[in-house]
Amino acid sequence: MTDGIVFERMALIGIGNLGSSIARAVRERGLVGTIAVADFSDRALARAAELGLGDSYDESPAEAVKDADLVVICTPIGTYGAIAEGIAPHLKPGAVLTDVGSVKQAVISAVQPHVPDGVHFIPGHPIAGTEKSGPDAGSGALFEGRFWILTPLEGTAPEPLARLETLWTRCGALVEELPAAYHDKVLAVTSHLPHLIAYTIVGTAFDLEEQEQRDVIRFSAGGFRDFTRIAGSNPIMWRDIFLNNREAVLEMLQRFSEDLSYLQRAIRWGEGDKLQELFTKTREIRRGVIEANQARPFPYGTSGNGNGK
Ligand SMILES: NC(=O)c1ccc[n+]([C@@H]2O[C@H](COP(=O)([O-])OP(=O)(O)OC[C@H]3O[C@@H](n4cnc5c(N)ncnc54)[C@H](O)[C@@H]3O)[C@@H](O)[C@H]2O)c1
Ligand SMILES: O=C(O)C(=O)C[C@]1(C(=O)O)C=C[C@@H](O)C=C1
Repeated sequence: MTDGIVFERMALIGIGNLGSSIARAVRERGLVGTIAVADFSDRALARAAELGLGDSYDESPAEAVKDADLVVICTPIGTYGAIAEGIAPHLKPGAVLTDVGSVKQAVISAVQPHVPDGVHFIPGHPIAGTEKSGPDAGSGALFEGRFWILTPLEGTAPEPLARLETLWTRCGALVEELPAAYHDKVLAVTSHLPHLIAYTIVGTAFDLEEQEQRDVIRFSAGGFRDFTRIAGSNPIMWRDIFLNNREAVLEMLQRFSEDLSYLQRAIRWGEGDKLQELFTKTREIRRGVIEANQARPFPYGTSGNGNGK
């Protein structure tokens, strides 16, 4: 499967940022035969049709998945259980069912009970995205050089798994398999906690006196500006992530609060050595992220690794 079509018919449920990125990525590379698009928003469907993202457009996921040999759920994760229940009787035997949800254990609990025998459910999560939403926000280049985590369930058949891995690899992604619980723990610290912190900081600025608030926006310094990008992310998507990765996020938040108190004390008592020691370690982490080629902001420029080199 090094070239040519990997799946004959793909159904995409949700044609926002992620759904439209997948549609573009597979289209541009000729990896699927036809694409059936489903979305509950008329506006999203109409825009997707204008952009030529699919071959058919439907409000009903059940209609879109008929005859599909790959179904990808790309909606906010709070909708997955109802969508899985609705499409289950219409899934083709032998079809692969996957998703792009940012949390894996809760998604598995919501979807798995509805998956009929003979359908291969392979949960997934591309570690790639932006703060933007909707069909215009997507890009066929989004997955290039980014990790795409799969969390296969015990007993997953090797052929459908290999086929799915081939599809995402040929979209430019680096596919890795992880246990779902481990995925959720790692993502709680690398993605979910940073978003929570960004939402908090920008919320704090919002609560300032009117004049101060205006000046915070007017004189936005680099640090705050970067947080506003993240805090501008899709509110429904992020509500669902926090509600569905509760335990891991709360555990990381507890550790974060302790580390913050340590810094608070060091500042209060003028312990510069403690501050410098930590900031030196964190610089090393930043280097590691750059060396792993994961520091490039999207859209990826030709300048390479986000290190200005
Ligand atoms: N945006 C990111 O950075 C990113 C990255 C990786 C994974 N994800 C995951 O991708 C998923 C989608 O995120 P997005 O950024 O594409 O969001 P989005 O808001 O851009 O798109 C979601 C689409 O789903 C549609 N939708 C919502 N509920 C629906 C339902 N019940 N039935 C049919 N359609 C429905 C919406 O109309 C919208 O078009 C989420 O589960 C998120 O966790 C997002
Ligand atoms: O870069 C961004 O804007 C993102 O928020 C993308 C990001 C992330 O945290 O890296 C957000 C959530 C997804 O599950 C995966 C990727």
